Formats: sequence, C-alpha cells, structure tokens
Amino acid sequence: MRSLAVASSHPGAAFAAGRTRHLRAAVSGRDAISQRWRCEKTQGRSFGSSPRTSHLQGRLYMDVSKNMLTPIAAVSVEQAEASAHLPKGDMWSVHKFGGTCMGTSQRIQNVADIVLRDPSERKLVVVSAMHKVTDMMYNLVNKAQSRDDSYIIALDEVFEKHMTTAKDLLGGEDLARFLSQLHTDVSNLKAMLRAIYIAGHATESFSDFVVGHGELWSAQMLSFAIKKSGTPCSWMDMREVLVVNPTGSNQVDPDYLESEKRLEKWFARQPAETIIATGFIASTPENIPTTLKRDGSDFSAAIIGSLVKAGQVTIWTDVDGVFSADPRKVSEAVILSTLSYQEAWEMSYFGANVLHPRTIIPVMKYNIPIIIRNMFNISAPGTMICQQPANEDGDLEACVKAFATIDKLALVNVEGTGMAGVPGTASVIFGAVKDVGANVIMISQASSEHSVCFAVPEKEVAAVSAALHVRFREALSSGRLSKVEVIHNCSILAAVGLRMASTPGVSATLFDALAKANINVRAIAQGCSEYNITVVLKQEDCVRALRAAHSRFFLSKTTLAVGIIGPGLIGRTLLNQLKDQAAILKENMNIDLRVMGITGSRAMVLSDTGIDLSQWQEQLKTEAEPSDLHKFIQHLSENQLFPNRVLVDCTADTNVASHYYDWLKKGIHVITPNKKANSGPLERYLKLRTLQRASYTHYFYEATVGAGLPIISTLCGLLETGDKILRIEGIFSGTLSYIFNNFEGTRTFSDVVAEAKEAGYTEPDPRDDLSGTDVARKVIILARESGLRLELSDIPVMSLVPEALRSCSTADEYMQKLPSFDQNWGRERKDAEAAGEVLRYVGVVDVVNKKGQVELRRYKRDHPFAQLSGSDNIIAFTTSRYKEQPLIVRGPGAGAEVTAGAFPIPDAWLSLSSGEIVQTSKDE
Ligand SMILES: NC(=O)c1ccc[n+]([C@@H]2O[C@H](COP(=O)([O-])OP(=O)(O)OC[C@H]3O[C@@H](n4cnc5c(N)ncnc54)[C@H](O)[C@@H]3O)[C@@H](O)[C@H]2O)c1
Ligand SMILES: N[C@@H](CCO)C(=O)O
Ligand code: NA
Repeated sequence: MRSLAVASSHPGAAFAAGRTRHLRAAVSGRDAISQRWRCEKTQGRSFGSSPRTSHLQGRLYMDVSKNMLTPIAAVSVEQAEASAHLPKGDMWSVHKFGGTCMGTSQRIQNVADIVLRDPSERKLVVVSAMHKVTDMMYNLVNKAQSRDDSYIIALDEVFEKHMTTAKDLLGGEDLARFLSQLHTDVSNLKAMLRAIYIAGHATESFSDFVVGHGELWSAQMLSFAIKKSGTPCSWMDMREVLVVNPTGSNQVDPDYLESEKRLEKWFARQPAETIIATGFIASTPENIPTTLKRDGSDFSAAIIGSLVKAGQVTIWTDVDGVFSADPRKVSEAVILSTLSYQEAWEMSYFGANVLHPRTIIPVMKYNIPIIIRNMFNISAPGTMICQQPANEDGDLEACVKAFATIDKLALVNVEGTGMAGVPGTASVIFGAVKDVGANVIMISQASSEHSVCFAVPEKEVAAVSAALHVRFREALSSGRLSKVEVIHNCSILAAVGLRMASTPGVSATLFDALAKANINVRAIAQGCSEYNITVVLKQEDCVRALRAAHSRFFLSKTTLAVGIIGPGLIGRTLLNQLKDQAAILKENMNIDLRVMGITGSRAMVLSDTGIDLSQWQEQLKTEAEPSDLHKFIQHLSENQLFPNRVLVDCTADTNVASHYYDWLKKGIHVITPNKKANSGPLERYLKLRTLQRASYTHYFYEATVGAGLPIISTLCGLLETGDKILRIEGIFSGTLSYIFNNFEGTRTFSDVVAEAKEAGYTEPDPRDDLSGTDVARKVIILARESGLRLELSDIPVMSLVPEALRSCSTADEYMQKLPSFDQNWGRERKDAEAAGEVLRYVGVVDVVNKKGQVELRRYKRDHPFAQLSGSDNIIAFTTSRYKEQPLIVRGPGAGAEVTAGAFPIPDAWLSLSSGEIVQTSKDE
C-alpha cells in the first residue's frame, strides 16, 4: 500500500518500488500475493508497457491497455523448481470458459479474442460445451434408453446447432475439417444411441462418452477460431491426459501422477503454446471415457492448472466476481478483490457464486491464484482467490470478508440432564439423523452438555424429529431427556473471513449489529478454525440481519430508516436540517439515512425508498393518505432493507408517547422532544426506562428539557461519575424567560406572549407554558432522572393563567382574551421594579427533600437569573462536587432550530447503529 502512494505521483518511482517489492517477494515466498496483486494493478501501466519485465517472473499485473490481469510468467523460486520437469519457458496461463461464455458463435469469437489478448507465452484454455448442449446430450441418452426414437431428431438438432455455429465462425479449410469431424462424430453417436435404444439401457461410460462430445466440439471450434488469426493453436482431448478414479457419491479423484505422465507424452507429440482443452471429460485408468461429474470444467481447469504449475487460473463467467453478500439481498454488496482459498471454500458452501470447494484444492497446493472474471464486463478486475496475505493490521473491516445466508432450515434441540457426561449421546443423535438421510448443516453444544442443537433443512426435520423421538423414547419417558424440540422457519447467517481468528471483537461486533437491529439469535456456532461464525435466526429476520451485519463491518453504508411524527414547527425544521445533513452523513460517516414516512395528525406520506426531502411538503399535500399510526409503524418496521429504524416524535401528544414502550420493544429507536412520556405516570415511565436499559434500543430525549441545551446529558454525566445531585434550580421555560426578559417599559404582557408564540417558543397550546405545566414537566423529568419517584401532581405549580381564562376552549380564544389581564401584570411588574427586582418563573428540584416546585419569584437585578436575554434557560446544578458554586448551563432553551438540532447530531445517529450508548442514566 505504501508504494501505491508513490505510484500515483511518480510513475518512475513506482516502477523502482515495484521492482524492489518483487525481488523481495521472490525470496520471501508467496504469502503476499494478493497484496502484490493490488499494488501491481495500479502500477501495471509501467510494467505492462516496459520491455524490462523478464525479472518480474511469475507475478500478476493489471495490463491497463488490455484491461486484464495477466501473469508475468514464472511464479516463485519454489514453483519454478517444482515445475522443472515440465516444458521449459514461460509459465502457463490457464483460462476456463463455461457454457454461457461459449453460448453463440459471437461469444466463441469473443473468447478467442480474450485468449489472444493474454500476452502470456503459454496459454491453456479449458472450455465447456456450448450453452445447453450438455443437457441436450443427456437428453439424447435418456430418450434412447427409454426407447423414444425422437432421439434421432434431437441428435439432428445438436448437429444443426454446431454446424450453424461453425459456419458463422469459421471458413475455408478449417470449416471443412470441423464439419467433416462433426459428421463422423454424429454418425458414431447415432450408432451408439441406436445400441442404447436397443438395449433400453445406457451404462455410465456410454452415457459419459455421448455427453462428452459437447466439449470436444466447442474446443475444436475455439481452436480453429484462434488459428484464424494466425496464432498456432492445438486442441486437447482431455480424455487422453486426465485420469480420474471414481470415489462414489458422484465425485472423482484425479490421479495426478498418471495424468502428469500422460500430459508430458501429449506435449512431446504436440509442443503447442496455445492449447484449447476440453473441460468436464476425463478417462478412467482403464481409458474408459468418464466425466468430472458435478464439479465440471472448473475442476478440469484447476487440475490442469496444477499439472502445468500455472501462473494463474482465470475462470471466466458472467458475474463481476465474488460479492460480499448476495446482491439481491444487499444491493450495496461489493465485489471482493481478494479471497483466501479457505474463504472461497466457506463462501461456496453458502451457495455464493464461487467455485466448488473441490475445485480449489488442486491449485491451492501450489498457491496458484484463481481469478474469477466476467467475460461480459472485461473492465471489472474480478476476484482473486489466493493464499491470504499475512495479517497486517487486524482491522475489523478486513477480518470479515463476506456474509452468506441459508434459508429454509429448522433447528432441532435435544435437551436433558441425562446427556451430561454420558459419552455417545452425540453419536446416537447423529446416527439417527444419518439413518433418515438428513444433512446436518450446523451443530452447537454448550459445554454444560445439557443440550445439543443442530440445524437441518426444513424439509428433512419431520423425519429427523420422528427418528429422535423413537430413538430416545425411553430416555424421554424416564426424564433423562426433557425434550426433543423443533424450531421451524430458521435461517443461518454466516460471517466469513480468515482473519477473524486472530482479531478480538469480531463476534462482539457481529452480535452488536444484530442486537441493534433487534434480531434475536437462536443458536451460534464457531469452529475453532474461525473462518466462519454462524448464527441461526428467524427466517423473517434474515435479510435484515444480513444487511445490519454487512453494513456494520463497513462493507456497505449503515442504513437508517427514519419516521417523523408531527411535522409541525420542530418536525418541519428537523426535516429541513436532515435534507442537508443526510448527504454529509452519507459522505463522512457512511450512514445512509432515509425518511421513510412523515405523519401529521390528519395525513401521512410513506415511501419504500426514502422521501425526497426537498418535496415532502408538496407530497404531504398531494400524495398523502389519511394518517394511521399503526400502518405508519408497520411500514417502517417491516422494511427488510433497513435494519436500523428510528422514530422521531415531534408532537406534544400523550397518545403518541404512550407507544414508545412498544416501539422500543420492536427495536425501533425513539428520539423525541415530547415531554409527555417522561413526565407521564411514574409507573409507565419506570417501565419504559427499565426496558430501555435492558435493550439495545436507544431512547433520546435531550430536547425535552432546555431544548438543544445539554441538560439531560450534563445531569447523566454527573450521576455516572458518582456525583450526588442536591438541587437543580433554574429557568426552564424558553417562553416564560422570553416573556419576562422582554416585559419592560411600555410593552403589555399579552403582546410579549404573542411574540413568544410567534417566535416558536411556546408549546402548541401556550397555556401549557403560562400555566407552568411545561416547567413542571421538566422539573419532573429531571427529578426522575435524579432518582426521585415523583408524579406530576406532586409538584406545586403557580399558574400564570388567570382563573377566568383556564376554561377557554382553544389557544386562540385564550390569546384573544389575554389583553384584558394586562393591567394586573403591569402592576405586578411595577411592584418588583420598585424593589429593584425582576420577575422570573423558576423550577426547583430539591433532591435532598425529595420534592419539586414551580413558581414566579422576584430576583435582585444582579442575580444571575436576572441577566438573561431572549429565550434563555439557565439551569444550576448544586451537587456534592459543585456545592459552593453550582454548575450552570445557560443558553437559548426554546426555538425551532436549537430544538431540532438536538436530534440529528451525527454522533448520535452513528451510535444508533454502531452500538455506543450515548445517553445513559443512573439505575434507580
Ligand atoms: N418549540 C420549541 O421550542 C420546543 C422546544 C423543545 C421541545 N419542544 C417540543 O416539541 C414538540 C413539538 O413542538 P412544536 O413547536 O413543533 O409544535 P407544533 O404544534 O408546531 O407541531 C406539532 C405537530 O404534531 C402534529 N400532531 C399532533 N398530534 C399528532 C398525532 N397524534 N400524530 C401525528 N401528528 C400529530 C400536529 O399536527 C403538529 O403538526 C412538542 O412536544 C414540544 O413540547 C418544542
Ligand atoms: N415551550 C417550551 C419549549 C421548550 O421545551 C418552552 O418555552 O420552553
Ligand atoms: Na436539552
């Protein structure tokens, strides 16, 4: 990586740096292959265009001009020695093209072009039959042996397909030679199929003989297509070279020694530098044609790659490489640039589009890298599978390479005290499972030995459960076993990565991501090889789990689905702030925040992908549906694409607040400036806080006291560090602060109240401010935070709403009638002024005496409470540590911008998804 920086600024220096690296690497072995690959990819231009590449033997580089990974002959000192007995000269570059790549004449021509562009001097290309031909060939055999004489028509179709392709692709002498061979083959096949038809049976070798023709024809066509350009090219019938032994279970084992001998003989006869070889087919030691069964042509390429000690094996396919997760489930999944052999194994087990594990074994032995590339997107560099580079920095991001899932599983749990210390229980359990032919996908047993749990495919679980019940009938009835239990509808999520083994915190991070997304883990397995951590979860949670884990390891952005309730002043301002903030979060913090719904009291808009925040107001007018809180929550919580979900309650509604408990329980984080939950019934509040502490779900309510001022966090900070709160006293109402700060000179009380409302400081109903209720709620919130168990009704409140106006039915009516009380207020103020004092509306939490109070007081003009301006709040904390001089927090305590600004602090958003608990408080 260091030399990458050099490379970008000084190409010449890069060359020098690259050379040193190579020389060093040649001595130190192969463990840095993938690192080299990354470096050379960038430096390739200088290597590729330089004639001085001979000393770089055996390395791969990205040939920018041709846009492909290319070996620079010879691999390493060790490999060079190991291959001493093989044809001398440059190392082989092995390619494999599957059926899709060989689908049409045009595609075969493209394959020829790719092969011709590979600058390696020796190229061995393994091909599959043309797309669908293998199936057509099996069909011929099936028809013939079931005495269906339409096999003759089907054979004609096969002939036709190859003839047309060859005519498109080739001409002249080459075409004539190919067609004559095709004719001969087809008439031989006809004879053989006739024999099968008569016998009504095909032996495996007959069938393999017939089927293998697809590869014979595609290899010959490609070899002629290459020759057309003037490049000498031979084709190889791999049945002459590759010897395999059947192992049962539809697999074969290559006989490397015998194959190597035959290969040398083949080379002695045909010393070609570009060879097109047939994939899939081979011979038994007795020279009977056979196939490599399900491992197919990839296996052929890997075996031949290991026989010629290739510099690399490139598997051409129709995907850009191996993804970090199934891209249908995680659209942000990335193509992995490298994978270790073991990681590729793990991934292929989980059905990722990787090689079959057996395919990797032959090349792994010689550390030959395999590169998966997309023949339809040559510009994609692909995924290199090679030996893992030595652990460099052990960062989490590099530890987990990819995630995979398996659905449709069931967990079986065998439990009971009778198992502990009794050898053979596991053997009996799995013996029973084997007897019903079920495949065990994962096993977990805690060391207490009281239960064994394992996962099997859902479709096999009934038989497994029945077999276990029979097998353990006695143990169950005597109570030695308490149960054989089946948990249906499970999925497996596996994290794959070689470096997990040596890095602390990987599983913690994984489980934290799952916990944050409120996903329950049913079972866990981690083999001591630690290439894989497997968790079993409910199938319905699987995609969310996959996405949460994938983003947590920074393989993709953390997605946050946000629902906004109450787009009033604060909600609106928050939405505007988010409009700008979302891009910054995405860019700087890797957080993809989407507002998935906005609901007012009458209408709501929902979106599956995120509402355009510059349009939401129009949408709420034109595209809205009637608001329905239940549907709103469902919409947010059921979207599998967004594992992390946040509700922001910007109402002052008690009913909305009453749902927080359920939302937190669902794993939905709640952020709110609404005071109703924390100042509501004590019992409900305690239940909510208990749940919050026990869960991984966040509940942020900083804005409920002092708006954006750090009041709650300051209090929590004091408590967490062991300070003792004695008293909290202050001006908690932005509205009342504004009113008394500005109620001066000739101004009337009602005018100033109207101004405060206009400025957005008041509650939706300003009487909540003037009645002292809003301050009382804040006093209660802080009192409870300090450990007092008080109800709102325990706080004596001096209301500033005249008796006569308390019964007004609307806030507007109240505002209209307020001026008639201006005279009373004028008198009160003058009295205070005459005494050199000001009026201030204060709240007190008296922790020592376990009580609170809210009242209008008079303060001397030099008192700190008399020095405020605007909507300032001032809150003084008197504590064991801050006894002589209280700790004071002061600043604007109401207003749209400062309040809305109290929620989307990037740190807070990040912590929602990453697991740091930002706001905690002392346990009661
Ligand atoms: N204004 C401030 O300076 C300030 C400061 C701190 C906290 N707060 C708190 O912020 C909250 C919002 O204040 P605001 O000034 O934006 O009030 P607002 O009246 O402007 O907005 C409230 C919005 O919520 C909507 N609403 C009410 N009930 C609803 C329901 N059941 N479902 C959906 N929507 C509903 C209303 O229609 C309105 O649009 C209040 O709880 C308030 O105490 C405000
Ligand atoms: N109405 C409240 C808003 C802040 O909670 C106030 O005036 O302080
Ligand atoms: Na605050």
